[in-house]
Amino acid sequence: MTSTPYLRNLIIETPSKPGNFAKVAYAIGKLEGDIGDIQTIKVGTLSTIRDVSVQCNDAEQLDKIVEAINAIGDGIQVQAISDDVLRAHEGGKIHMKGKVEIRSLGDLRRVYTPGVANVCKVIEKDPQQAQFFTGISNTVAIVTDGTAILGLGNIGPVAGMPVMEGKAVLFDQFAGISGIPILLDTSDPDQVVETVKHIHQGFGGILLEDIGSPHCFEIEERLKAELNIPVMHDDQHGTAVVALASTLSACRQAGVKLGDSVVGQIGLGAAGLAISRMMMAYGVKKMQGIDMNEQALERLLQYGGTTAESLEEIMATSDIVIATTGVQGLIKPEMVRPGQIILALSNPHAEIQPEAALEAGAAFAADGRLVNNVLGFPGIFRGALNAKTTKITYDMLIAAALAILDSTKHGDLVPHPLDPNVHQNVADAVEKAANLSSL
Ligand SMILES: NC(=O)C1=CN([C@@H]2O[C@H](COP(=O)(O)OP(=O)(O)OC[C@H]3O[C@@H](n4cnc5c(N)ncnc54)[C@H](O)[C@@H]3O)[C@@H](O)[C@H]2O)C=CC1
Ligand SMILES: CC(=O)C(=O)O
Ligand SMILES: [Mg+2]
Repeated sequence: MTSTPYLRNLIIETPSKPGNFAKVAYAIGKLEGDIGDIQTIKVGTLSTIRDVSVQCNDAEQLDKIVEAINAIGDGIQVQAISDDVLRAHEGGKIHMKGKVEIRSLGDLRRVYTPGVANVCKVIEKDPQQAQFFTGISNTVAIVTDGTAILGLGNIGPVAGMPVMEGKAVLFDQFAGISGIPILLDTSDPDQVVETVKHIHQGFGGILLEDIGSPHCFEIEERLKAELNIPVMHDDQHGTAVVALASTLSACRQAGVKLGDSVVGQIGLGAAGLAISRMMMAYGVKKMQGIDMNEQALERLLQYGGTTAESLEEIMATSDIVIATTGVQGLIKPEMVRPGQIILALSNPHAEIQPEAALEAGAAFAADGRLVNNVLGFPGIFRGALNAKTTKITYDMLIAAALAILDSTKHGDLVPHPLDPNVHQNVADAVEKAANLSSL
């Protein structure tokens, strides 16, 4: 074995007959795979499925082992190959669970029929009562069309489902909100808007997620205008909130004013345009951006930003650089200017590794694992739902950014996402800002 073993779990189906698993074990051993834990997942009359942990030297050795097992014949088959991350996703990450337990017939009659009919009638008479007698006001739809899943591009909504389930877990854990993924098989703004409008009554808010640009802009604007519940595109505003908080945090530590700094935005899609707008709303006087797409550049100009000619130019002339292109390794270490603040926010892989940027002279550097909209969206929706507001306004977003900044420990760029205080602080600040703006 090498010092970094390649450990995978093989999900293997064998006809339920003595000796079959011995054949599998022999095939693995013959190719020098090391069998670890064996878990029987299912024993049926016809077949048995086991989860077998196998340690190899590399992927090539594992491929050979899988081939050898499949070649045994007699119905023996590797059904799936799993690893730690895949295992955490087996069966999905979320599950709709009842809040009340039914232990008796009395419970059944209270929770379901005939008792429930009375609650229906109460709501029929006064629809506002649904706020109290259903979970609607604590449920947020996580809507995607799958066109910009992280930086993986247009991989479709089903392939994007693990991200949506992840957002639902974060909603639950950090804000006590039920997040329900909604996968759309259309990206046409008319159809998306129409669909969301038709289902919105079951939700207290709408989180748009990983919907690519430019159609995300029209979809969000129209839904905000046409629905009477909070709507927010996370990749735009959740990201902008966290980008503002982290740049303010870096400026505070460096003793410089954000407003006086030159900010360069690389990639002006959903995240990049919203970050640029947020920076300008906060008072950044020189906001410059680049993108490969002419229309993306036009949009920045319309909002009052300026454009640069090249990546090299933006790197050479910006005090703060933020990148949201989805392109791993786009920023080369030799482009980094000493003392620069660099936020390379693309997931799953950054435009430059923070360590490489710091080594090249950056004063602060972070990637999308640290500076991530997980610090924003749970608390923003908790605050908006608590305030029973119908809109998420710019004031609420700025309040969220300042709450993240205030929750940041000295020496850190942003708070730890598992610090429960940060989500509570964001929620409180957003609720307060919502209440102030409704006065
Ligand atoms: N850390 C965080 O919390 C977040 C990170 N992101 C990341 O940001 C990235 C972009 O996401 P979205 O804005 O939603 O996607 P998007 O598809 O709307 O925008 C990407 C933009 O980058 C531009 N671009 C691509 N390659 C470029 C290059 N070589 N030079 C200049 N521009 C280039 C595209 O033309 C497009 O305008 C993704 O990797 C995503 O994971 C997005 C939201 C939150
Ligand atoms: C974090 C996130 O929303 C993204 O990378 O798309
Ligand atoms: Mg996203």
